[in-house]
Amino acid sequence: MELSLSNSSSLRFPQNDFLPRHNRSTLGPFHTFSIKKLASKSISICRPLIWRRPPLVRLNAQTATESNASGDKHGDDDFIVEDVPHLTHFLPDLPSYTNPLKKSQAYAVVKKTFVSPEDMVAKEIIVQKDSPRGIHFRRAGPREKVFFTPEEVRACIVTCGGLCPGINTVIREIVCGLKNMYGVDDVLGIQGGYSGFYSKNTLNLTTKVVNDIHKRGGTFLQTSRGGHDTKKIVDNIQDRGINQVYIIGGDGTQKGAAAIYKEVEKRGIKVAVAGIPKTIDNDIAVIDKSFGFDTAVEEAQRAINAAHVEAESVQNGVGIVKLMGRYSGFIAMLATLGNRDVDCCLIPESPFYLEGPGGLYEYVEQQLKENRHVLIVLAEGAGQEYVAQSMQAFQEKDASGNRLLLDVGLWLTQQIKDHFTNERKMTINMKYIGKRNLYTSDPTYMIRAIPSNASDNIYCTLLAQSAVHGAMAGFTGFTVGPVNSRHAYIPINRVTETTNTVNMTGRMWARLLASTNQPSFVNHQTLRERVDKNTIDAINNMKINST
Ligand SMILES: Nc1ncnc2c1ncn2[C@@H]1O[C@H](COP(=O)(O)OP(=O)(O)OP(=O)(O)O)[C@@H](O)[C@H]1O
Ligand SMILES: O=P(O)(O)OC[C@H]1O[C@](O)(CO)[C@@H](O)[C@@H]1O
Ligand SMILES: [Mg+2]
Repeated sequence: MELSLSNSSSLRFPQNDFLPRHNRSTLGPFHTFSIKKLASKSISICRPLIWRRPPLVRLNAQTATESNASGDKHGDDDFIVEDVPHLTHFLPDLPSYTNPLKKSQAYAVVKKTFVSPEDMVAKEIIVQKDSPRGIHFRRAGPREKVFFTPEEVRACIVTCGGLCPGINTVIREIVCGLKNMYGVDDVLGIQGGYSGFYSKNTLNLTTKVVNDIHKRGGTFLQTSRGGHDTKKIVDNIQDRGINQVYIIGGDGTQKGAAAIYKEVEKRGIKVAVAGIPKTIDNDIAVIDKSFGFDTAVEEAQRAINAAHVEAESVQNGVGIVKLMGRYSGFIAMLATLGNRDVDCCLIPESPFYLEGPGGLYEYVEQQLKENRHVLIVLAEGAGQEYVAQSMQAFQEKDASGNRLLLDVGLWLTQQIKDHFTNERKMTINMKYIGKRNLYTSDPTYMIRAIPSNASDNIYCTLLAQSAVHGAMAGFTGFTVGPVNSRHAYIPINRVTETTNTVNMTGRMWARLLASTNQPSFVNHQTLRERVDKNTIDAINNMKINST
């Protein structure tokens, strides 16, 4: 039953079960191991993986709950499981119970109600014949044994960070999932984000209260940035007798969830911490796509179509639409690809330049000559270095420490106007959709303040139910999400250590370039030279601080 750590990330994230509590490190809470010919089928890989020292990790046969045969079956050295923690790692004597779903009418028709402990979700699905088996995550879903009785559960839900279509659906489905699948009645809503734990009253969330909230945009519980005080939050969790915490939010929120999990483990209290990743920018690593993203891309079509109609209805119309996307340009890229009227898409990952051969001005002029209008979609984080250079203002942050972006849309409209009016002596008609003032709508907010569409609602339901199954089964310190379209339990640190960005050398960006025929801007040597070095440093700093 010996497992060998197989790569450097294993060493960076040892799990600590074998150490006395006071010696436990604050390293990441997840366990990476490769399976090496497990001898017994009765060994759990979700229960204590005992940390001795690298490179050996052992499984604890005594306290095992989930039988595992994956090692037996595959017998491979290179089958790596990045596992999530379990409450029994620090509370080894916790009793378990038969899952009430066993008696559920709904599940009576299901051939295989419970997810096998052997079931893993592969991180990579494109493989070659001889490539290693690679990294796997535990498959999400109901387990045969649960570690909570319905009566003892006191759950809470909190939403943090920016808005996103579908948050209310996730809230609703956690409440309904707990009640309808597990008979849990006691669910509290924490209001106003993390600080709500210690500064606001809670709401009682019943299935009746949440019944129609999925029809509304925003978050029924309200949200906030900043205010994460781990000790105060966990004190409050203890004081209120909460034992399941569902945390809906983006990368910052998930970091906060990891801190809460660590503190809970340190205190040795029976509290399952489950993260549900939320981000309109689709910037959360590992998972396929974040909920609400498709809804946002769809809504963006309205703004793009409006700009197109405006631009093509006048002489030399220049339509510019600014969409959300701080450091990741997924919304702009997919909204562009889904639209086909867009002539140029600018995102944070792809530097661009204005002047000279292959530059934006040249391309805009060519489009105006050929089509008498041009349509540009812009992610809000694009070209920040240029804007910073011209505005000399760069220090503002929000309450969570994220740098506030400068308005690249306003900047670009001004640059294009100046160039064509003063240098090219051409009259252009600028139509900018993205300005923040009382009289024009800002699509950056417009696309995220709406209810989720039907397919996102289904996705949100799966996320919520997977989170509920995971917490009931005693898993903790996990984030739930689809990996290659199968829902998995992912160690929180795994999704916060990197940010998902558009791959500039990937096929999707190439598809976009092929679709718009815009310049790729990649070969222009003078790009970096034009940007003041201090500004680049400031931007790098900004990215590091906020990821
Ligand atoms: N490193 C961290 N440790 C603990 N808490 C954090 C950390 N980073 C952010 N938080 C907390 O998480 C919450 C949300 O963070 P943030 O405002 O960055 O939004 P987010 O979750 O990243 O969502 P969005 O994608 O909408 O920006 C805030 O309450 C913030 O205090
Ligand atoms: O104005 P707010 O709510 O602070 O959020 C704006 C930011 O939040 C995001 O929507 C991420 O949730 C970014 O795209 C955007 O920059
Ligand atoms: Mg964030």
